[in-house]
Amino acid sequence: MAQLFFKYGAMNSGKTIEILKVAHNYEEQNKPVIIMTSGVDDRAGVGTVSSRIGLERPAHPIFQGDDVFEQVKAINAGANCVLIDEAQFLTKAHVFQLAKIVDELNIPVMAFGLKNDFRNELFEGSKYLLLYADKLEEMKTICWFCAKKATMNLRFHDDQPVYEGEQVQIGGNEAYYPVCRRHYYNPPLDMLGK
Ligand SMILES: Nc1ncnc2c1ncn2[C@@H]1O[C@H](COP(=O)(O)OP(=O)(O)O)[C@@H](O)[C@H]1O
Ligand SMILES: Cc1cn([C@H]2C[C@H](O)[C@@H](COP(=O)(O)O)O2)c(=O)[nH]c1=O
Repeated sequence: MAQLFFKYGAMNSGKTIEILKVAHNYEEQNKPVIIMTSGVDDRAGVGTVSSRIGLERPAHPIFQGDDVFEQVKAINAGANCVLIDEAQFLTKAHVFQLAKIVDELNIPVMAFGLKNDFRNELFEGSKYLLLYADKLEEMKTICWFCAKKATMNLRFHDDQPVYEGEQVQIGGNEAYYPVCRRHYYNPPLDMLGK
């Protein structure tokens, strides 16, 4: 029986590289997969999954009003797996459609994304994936300032940490740091030269 997976982790925890690895493992056995990503994140261009380690691949973009169930049926209803990056930006409806892919098409869906935003609130996609996924898995990385696990994402603006603002602001290492709880509230700015 197929399952819906939500693999969540702070920024830089290797989510995209894991997608590329899983896709490679299926494809080298001639088992096709579908790679998708939110159309909201355009860092590497809309419809691209791109890891900091330098690897990237085209992906089917998912936009606000899209029906992901119908998209997957149209692309390849016999795919072995659906891999989704930036799942935090999905809507509640998208998450229900992912569950339908699993339950009606019997295709495993692995969604990768952030759990919490820079204010430490859940994203919509993450909230419903936490509620509807069959399996949850934490992807781990270390705090920018110590050796603890990073569970939060700290946003910077003009060299200062920010805790309020619009939830969505696309960016990478120039704007966000993965941090532990202690350093989320008290980041040692001298360690950044800020
Ligand atoms: N030059 C490198 N050599 C080895 N690992 C690297 C390199 N650059 C980045 N990485 C690893 O890639 C991971 C970030 O991967 P990425 O897929 O971009 O993460 P995420 O999608 O979670 O933000 C980090 O764990 C980092 O250790
Ligand atoms: C914390 C946080 C992140 N974002 C954006 C920033 C990036 O574009 C993505 C996450 O990228 P990842 O490295 O692939 O995990 O999400 C945001 O818009 N709002 C936030 O609070």
